[in-house]
Amino acid sequence: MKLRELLKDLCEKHCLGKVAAFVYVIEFQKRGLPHAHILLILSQDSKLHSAEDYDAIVSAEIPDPNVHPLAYETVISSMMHGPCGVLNPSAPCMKDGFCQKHYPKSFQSSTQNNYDGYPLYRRRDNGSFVEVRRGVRLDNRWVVPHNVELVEKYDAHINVKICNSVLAIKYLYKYVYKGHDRATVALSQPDSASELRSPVKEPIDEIKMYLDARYISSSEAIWRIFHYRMHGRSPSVQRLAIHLPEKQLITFRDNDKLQQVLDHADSHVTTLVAWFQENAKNPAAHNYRYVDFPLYYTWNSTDHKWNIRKTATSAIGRLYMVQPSEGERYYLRMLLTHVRGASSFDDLKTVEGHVCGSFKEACIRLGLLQDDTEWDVCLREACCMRMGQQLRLLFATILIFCQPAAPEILWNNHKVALCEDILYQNRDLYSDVNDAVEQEALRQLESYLQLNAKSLKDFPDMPLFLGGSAFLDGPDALNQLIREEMSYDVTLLQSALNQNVPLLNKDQRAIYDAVLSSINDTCNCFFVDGPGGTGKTFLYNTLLATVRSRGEIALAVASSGISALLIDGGRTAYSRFRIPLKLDELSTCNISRGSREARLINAAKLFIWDEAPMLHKFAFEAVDRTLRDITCVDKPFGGKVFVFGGDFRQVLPVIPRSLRADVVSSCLTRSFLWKHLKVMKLSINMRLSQDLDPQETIKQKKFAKFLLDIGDGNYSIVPGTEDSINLPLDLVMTKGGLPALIDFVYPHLIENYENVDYMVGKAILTPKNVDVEKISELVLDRLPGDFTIYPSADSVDLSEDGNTSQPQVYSPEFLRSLKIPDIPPGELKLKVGAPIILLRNLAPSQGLCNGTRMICRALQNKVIEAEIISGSHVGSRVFIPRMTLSPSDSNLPFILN
Ligand SMILES: Nc1ncnc2c1ncn2[C@@H]1O[C@H](COP(=O)(O)OP(=O)(O)OP(=O)(O)O)[C@@H](O)[C@H]1O
Repeated sequence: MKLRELLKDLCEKHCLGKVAAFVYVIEFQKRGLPHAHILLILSQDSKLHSAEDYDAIVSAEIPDPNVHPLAYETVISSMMHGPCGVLNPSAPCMKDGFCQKHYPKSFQSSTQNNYDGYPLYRRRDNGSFVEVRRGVRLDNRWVVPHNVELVEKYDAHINVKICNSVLAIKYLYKYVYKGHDRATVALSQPDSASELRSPVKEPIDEIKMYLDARYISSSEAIWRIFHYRMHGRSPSVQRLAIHLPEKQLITFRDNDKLQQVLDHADSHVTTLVAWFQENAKNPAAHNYRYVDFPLYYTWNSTDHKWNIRKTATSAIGRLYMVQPSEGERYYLRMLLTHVRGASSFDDLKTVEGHVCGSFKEACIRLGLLQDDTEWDVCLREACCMRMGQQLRLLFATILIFCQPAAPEILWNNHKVALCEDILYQNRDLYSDVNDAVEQEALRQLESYLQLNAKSLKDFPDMPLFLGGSAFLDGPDALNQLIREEMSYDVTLLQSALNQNVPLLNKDQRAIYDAVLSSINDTCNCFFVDGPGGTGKTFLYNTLLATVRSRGEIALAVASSGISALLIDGGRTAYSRFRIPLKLDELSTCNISRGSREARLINAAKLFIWDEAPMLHKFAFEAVDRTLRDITCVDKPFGGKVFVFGGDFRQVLPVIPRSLRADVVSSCLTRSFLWKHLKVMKLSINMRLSQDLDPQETIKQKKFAKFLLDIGDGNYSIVPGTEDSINLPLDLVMTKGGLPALIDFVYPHLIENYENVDYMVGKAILTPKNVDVEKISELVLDRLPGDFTIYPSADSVDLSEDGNTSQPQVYSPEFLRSLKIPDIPPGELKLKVGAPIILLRNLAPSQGLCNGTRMICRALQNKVIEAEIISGSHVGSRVFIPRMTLSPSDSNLPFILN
C-alpha cells in the first residue's frame, strides 16, 4: 500500500519534478527486507542542472530538529549509515577492512558532481551529530542521502540519489534480468520493523526472524515501465515478423491434413510479406522502413494487410531480435531497419540495380557492414576522380584510421593509379610503374604517415620505402616533423613582418617585445588575456613569423581545431603534444624521450597555445610533466617559452555532467602552473577599429559591449534565476522559426551556394547535435539534387573484456540511433554543395584538421570528395573515406565502434 502511495506521489503528483517515465523493481534480497528500486526519468523541463537543483531534492545532512522535527526523527533512526570502520570493524558493510559503501563520506561545503555521474552531496561540518550505541557520535558524514519531505511523510528508509549516467539504468535492470532466484525473505511483525530501523535500539536477532523461502515471480509481473506520453498511456506495440523467403512460422493442429497445412501456409500473409505487397501497389508507402510502418499503418490481423492509419498515435514497431549467429536472418533484419519501399525479398537485396547473392552481400554493398572491400571500392571511386598526391593522402588516411585487414593487397590493386603522376613526371626515364617509381610513391606515403607518428613498418606486409634509414630514424638526421616546421618561405615571412610589426598597438608591442626578449634570455611563460577582437591572433601570427623568419622553430597549437586553423601552422594541442583523452592529476603525454616529437619539441624556441581557457588544467599539467622529462630541465614546461592566450569570458572547459564549481576548479587558473605565467593584457578592440560603415560600427560596438558586460558579470541576471539573462530584443528573431533563421543567414542560397566566399562567411551555431541535424536537413532541403545517405556500420567492441563469444545484445538500429557528441549521426545525409566540417585530425599538414570546413564536391558510395574552404589550404580537393571512430567518453556501458 505504502509503495503504491509513494509511486502516486512521485509519478502522478510529481513531488520530485515532472516524471516522464519510471521503472521499478522489487528486490527480494538474500539479506535484508524486500525493497523497491525506483528509477525516475524526469521530463526535459524538470531536469536537474545546478547544485541548487540537486540540493532542493536530496539532502545528506541531519535535518534541523526545530524546522523538520519529523524528518529529524526518521533520519536519526533510519537514514544514518553504520557505524562501521574503526568504530565497528565487524559491521556487515565492511569488506577487507573498508566500508563497501565508502562511509564515512567527506565533509563537503557544497554539492559537486563526481566523474561517475553521481553527485557528491553537500555535507557541512556544522556540528550536528546523533549519538548511537556505546556513545558513538555520527555526524553529517554518515547520513544516507534522502529527500526531507519523503522521509517526513513515510517515516521510512528512502534513499534518494540523483544520477545522470546510463550505468544506473544498467544497475537497475540487472534485477529485472537476473530471473528467478532462491531468496531469503524477511517476515517481520509490524512493531518489530520499527525496532529494525533504529541504530539506537538493541541489536536484533535477524537469523531468528528470517525464513528460508523460495519465490517464483515472473520479472514481467514485478516490474513495469509506464510511458507518460501526452495522452498519459503507454504506446501500442506492433510485433513485426522477420523470416527468410518461404520460412515463415505457421501453426497447425495435430490432426490437420498435410494439404490443409500447406494451403494455409501459402495463404498466410505475414506482416513482412504484407509490407512488400503494400510497397508494390502504393508508392506512398515507400517513405517508410518496415520498422516505422506501424506509425503510419495499422495491421489488420483478420485480412492480413496493412491499412493506412487514420489518426496519429504513439505506436511502436518491434522487430524480433535476431543474433548474428543466425546468419542470413540477421542480415535480413539489418536491411529491414534501413531499406524503404522494397516490394519483394529480391528487391530488398537489390543495390544499385544489382540483385545481391545474399542479404549479407547487400548489407556490405550498402555500407551497413564493413570489410576490406569497402576500402577497395573507396580507392576505385577516388581513382576515377583524381590522381597522384590526393590518392596517396587518401591511402595514408585509410592506413591510419581505417584498419584495413590486408593493406598490401589494397596497395597492389591500386598501385598503378597511386603512382600515375610520378610516372607521368618521369616519362622520359620510365615507361611503366617500376621499383623506382614505386619507391618515390612509398617515400611520399611514408612522410604522410610519419606526420601522424606512423610508418610503413607498422603495417607488416606493406612494401617499405628503402631510401636510407637516416631519413626515417637517424637521431641526428632531420626528422620529417622538423623539416615540415622549417619549410616556411623566409622571404614571404619577412615581408609580412615588415608590414605587420609597425601596426602592433602599444599593448601588443609590449607583449611582442617581452616574449622575444624572453626567448633570448629568461625563458618565461606568458598568458595573454584579451577579450574577443583585441588582436590576440594577429599578435600570435606576428610572433610566429618573427621566430620562423630567423630559421628557428615556433610551434602553434590551440585547444580546439577551429581556433588552430586561425594561427599559421596551427595544430590542436591534443595532436601536437599527444595529450591522452582521459586525464587525471598524474597524466603525462604519449611522447617518449628521443622520439621524433621529442626532438621537435627540444628544437622549438617558442610555443603558442591559443584558447587555453578551454582545456582542463590537467592537460597543461600533463604537457608540463612531459616537457620537464623530454628536456631534462626541471622548470615549468621544461624551461621553454610558452605564450598561452585566450579569454576566460569565452568557453571554459567542457566537463560532462558537471556543476559550475567543477568547471571553475578545472580551469588553468586553478593549476599550480598558473603562478608561473606572466599575465599580460590586451584591451584595445582592433576588430572595431577596422573601416566599417558607421552604422555597422555602432551596432558592433553595442554588441561587443554587451558580450563584455556578460563576461564581466555586469549584465543583469533575471531575478530568481542563477544565470539567465534577457537578450536585447534587437538581437532576437521573434518570428518565423528555423526557416526564417535560415533565410536570414543564407539569403539567396540557391544563387550563391556554389560561391565559396558566400559559404565560408556563414554558419549557424547551436550547442546540441539534435538541432544541428534538424537545421542541416532544412538547409540541405533547399539545395538542388538528391540526398546521398551514408549509414554507419556500428558494432560493440567485445574485445575489451576479452569476451569475444558474448552475443551481440544491442540491435544495429539501436546503435545507429545513439546520438554521441563528436561522432557523426548514424545516418549522414549529404548533398553536393553541402558545407561540412571535419571532426578528426586527418592530415594537419595538408589542412585536414579537426574543425576544417569543406564543401562536398562529389558524393560516391564509399568516399566523399570535398573542397577545403577554411585554413591555409583553401581550394584543395581532398578525399574523405568512411573511418572507424570510437567515442572516448560516450557514457555508454560499452565501447562503440
Ligand atoms: N595591430 C593591428 N593592426 C591592424 N589590424 C589588427 C591589429 N590587430 C588585430 N587586427 C585585426 O583585428 C581583427 C581582430 O583581431 P584578432 O582576430 O587577432 O583578435 P582576437 O583577439 O584573436 O579575437 P577573438 O578572440 O575573437 O578570436 C582582425 O581582423 C585582425 O586582422
